[in-house]
Amino acid sequence: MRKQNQKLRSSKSSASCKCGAAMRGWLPSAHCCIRRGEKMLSFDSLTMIRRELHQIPEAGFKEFKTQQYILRFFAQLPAGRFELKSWRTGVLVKIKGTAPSKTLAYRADMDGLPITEETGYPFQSVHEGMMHACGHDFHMTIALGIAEHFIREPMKDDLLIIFQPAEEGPGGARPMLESKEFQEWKPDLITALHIAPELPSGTIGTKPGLLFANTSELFIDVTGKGGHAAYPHTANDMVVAASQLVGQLQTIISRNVDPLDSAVITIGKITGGNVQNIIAEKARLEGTIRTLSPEAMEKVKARIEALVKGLETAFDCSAAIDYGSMYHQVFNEKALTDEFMAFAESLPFAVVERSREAMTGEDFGYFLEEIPGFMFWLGTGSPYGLHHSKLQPDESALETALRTMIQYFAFKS
Ligand SMILES: CC(=O)N[C@@H](CCC[C@H](N)C(=O)O)C(=O)O
Repeated sequence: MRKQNQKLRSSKSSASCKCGAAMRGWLPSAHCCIRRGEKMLSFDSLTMIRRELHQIPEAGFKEFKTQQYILRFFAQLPAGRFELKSWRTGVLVKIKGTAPSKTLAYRADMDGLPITEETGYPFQSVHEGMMHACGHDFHMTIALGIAEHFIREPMKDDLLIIFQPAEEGPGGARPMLESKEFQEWKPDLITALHIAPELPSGTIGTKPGLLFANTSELFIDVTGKGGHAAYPHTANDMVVAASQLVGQLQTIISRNVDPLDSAVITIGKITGGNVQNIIAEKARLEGTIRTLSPEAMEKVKARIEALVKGLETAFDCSAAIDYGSMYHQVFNEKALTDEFMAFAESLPFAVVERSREAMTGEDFGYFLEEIPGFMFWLGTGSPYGLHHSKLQPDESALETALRTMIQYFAFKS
C-alpha cells in the first residue's frame, strides 16, 4: 500500500511564525496566524504550537498549564461557532456543523511523562523531570489544527474535539467517558492517532480489529525482616526475594502463556533497602502487564498471584499486589477502519501501511468500547522510540496528519 510520491518537509523549520512572532514560553502565540484568517494553520504555526506545548509537560490530572493553553487558543477564535466545556484538567470543544445529523470526534491526550529530557532542543521542557516523550504535544497540536479549521470552515456535521487528561496514568478516558459533560455530547464516530517514531515520517499505519494491547499496571510490595548484613540467617532479605520474583515473573510468559499468543511483563523499577550493609526489610517492584486479550490478562494475573503466594512461603514474608490502572484493548471497528485506510490511500500526499498489533496500551480503548471508530499510528521517524529521553519526532508529520484528518472529516460529514 506504499506510495512513493510523498513530499514532506524537513523537520528543521524555524521556531518562529511566518508573521515574525517569536515563541513566548507557554503563552499561545499561534493566535497571530489564526488572526490572519488562514483556513488551515500554517506549518510554522503548527510547529510553534507543538514546541510551546512541548515545553510544559505535566503529569496526569495535573495538566493545568496545558488546559490554560488550550482555553486561550480557543479564546482567539470566533465565538458562536463552538461551545466549550472543561472537565477536570481536560477540555471538550463542540464545533457546530451547518446542518448536523451526527457528531464526529477526534481525541487527543494531554499528559507528559516523568522523564528528564535529553533532546537538546532549544524548546525543551521547562518542567524539570517531565517530558512529552509519548507525542501528546503532537496529538494536541493536530487537535487544535483540526478545530481551528472547522471553526473557520464549518462542515455539515458537528465535530467534537476531546482533550483528555492522564493517558499515561491513572487513565482519564474512562472517567471522562462516564462524565455528564461527555455523555451530553457523546459522538457517533470517534478517532485518534498516536505518533510512531519507528515509522517513516508521515506514514499512516493501522488495521481493523485489535491494534493495542490490554494493559494493567503492577505494583508488588514485599515485607520481611531486616537485619545486620553479616547475619543473614536472622533476617528475611527482601532484596533477594524481590530479585527472585523478577525472574519468576518472566516464567509466566515463557511457561504459562500459549506460545502462539503473546504477553509482556515488564518490571520498570525496583526499590528496596536503605544502605549497603543492612539487610532490606522491604522491597517494591513496579511494572506493567500487556496481553492481546482480556482473558489472557486474567490468566497472567492468576499466575502472578500464585507466584507471590509461593514467595511468601519461601521467604517467610508478606506480599501485597496492587494492579493500579488497567486499560481495555484498542479494537478498531472494521468497516470504518477499512474505509479510512482506503480513503487515506487515495490522498496524493499520504503513505498508508497495514500495522501489526502492538503491546502498547491506550485508554482510548474505553472510548472504542462504546463508540464506533478507530485509532492509527502516525509515522514520525525518529531514532529514539516512545518513552525515550531523546525522542525527536519529525514535525513535518504534523501537517500530513492535519491534512488527512481535515479531509477525512469533510468526507464523512
Ligand atoms: C502509547 C503508550 O505508550 N501508552 C502507555 C500507557 C500506559 C498505561 C499504564 N500506565 C501502564 O503502564 O500499564 C504504555 O506504556 O503503553
